[in-house]
Amino acid sequence: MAELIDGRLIAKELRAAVKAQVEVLQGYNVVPGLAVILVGDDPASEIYVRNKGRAAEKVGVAAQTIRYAADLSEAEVIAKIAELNADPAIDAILVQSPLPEHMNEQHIQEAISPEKDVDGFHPENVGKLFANRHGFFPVANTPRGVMTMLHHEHVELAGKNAVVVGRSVLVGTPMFALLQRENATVSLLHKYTPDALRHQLLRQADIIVVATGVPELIKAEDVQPGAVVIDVGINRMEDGHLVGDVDFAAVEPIAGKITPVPGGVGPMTIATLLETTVELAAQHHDVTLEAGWQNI
Ligand SMILES: Nc1nc2c(c(=O)[nH]1)N[C@@H](CN(C=O)c1ccc(C(=O)N[C@@H](CCC(=O)O)C(=O)O)cc1)CN2
Ligand SMILES: [Mg+2]
Repeated sequence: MAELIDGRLIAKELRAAVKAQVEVLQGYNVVPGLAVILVGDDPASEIYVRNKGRAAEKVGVAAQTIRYAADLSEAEVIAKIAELNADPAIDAILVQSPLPEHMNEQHIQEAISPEKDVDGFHPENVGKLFANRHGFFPVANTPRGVMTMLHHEHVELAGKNAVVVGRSVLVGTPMFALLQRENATVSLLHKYTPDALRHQLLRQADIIVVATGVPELIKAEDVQPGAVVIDVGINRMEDGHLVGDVDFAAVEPIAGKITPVPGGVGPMTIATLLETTVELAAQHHDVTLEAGWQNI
């Protein structure tokens, strides 16, 4: 039976470490400011945005949520972003994804100043990640949260065989970069990877990270005994219950460690968002902080 990686617990520890960082910043009269933009009325996004605001307030980050109707023009969102880019009280800006169909996600990502790009989606920050730049720059919070989980669980990465399934800008692509940066050998699989090759590569993996949006794609026969399995998928089924991209009941007896859904990677996304917000604020005010995740 696998050891369960408890994302709720690790996220709680991370939030406490971030709160301590906020207290350090308060000593310099710095209050980190986060602006969250939500366009439209997607019910899941509404919950995530509300939870971001609440979590921010709890650790002492000043959060403002800006809500717009789904028919807002792309130019209007970009004008608001320009205003926030120029606002010294705002350290971090994010636009909740997904956006309505008529908006181009890339235009929005590029409008956010790279210095306030708390999601790490701006091409300048993505470029730094792939150029293996040192020092702080924002990285997408879900894959960064996965790295925190792996560190917290003392999962060895150097020399290990890691397989990432899914190549989104939000998760899979930055996950690939983060794992290789820590000296894992990484394969990035996607929907054009033939099934037979996917099964073959997965069966050799020491670490599996899945972010595809395909419910229960990963089966028992895909996992070698003792592998670490990280499930980023959150799929809401017709009866309302959530399942991941991993067939948890089948894989859990085989894996060495596994994340559940819910209560795995999901809670880490918001805790890591707070961590990145505080790091941006510290950078804007030339304050050096100890890394939050190193204190958990
Ligand atoms: N601009 C962004 N948009 C989106 C991001 C992001 O990082 N930046 N990530 C996701 C949504 N997301 C945060 O925004 C998020 C997803 C899931 C959770 C979470 O805590 N999930 C719970 C289950 C909650 C539920 O019932 O649905 C869990 O897994 O335990 C938090 C944040 C897409 N958009
Ligand atoms: Mg401030």
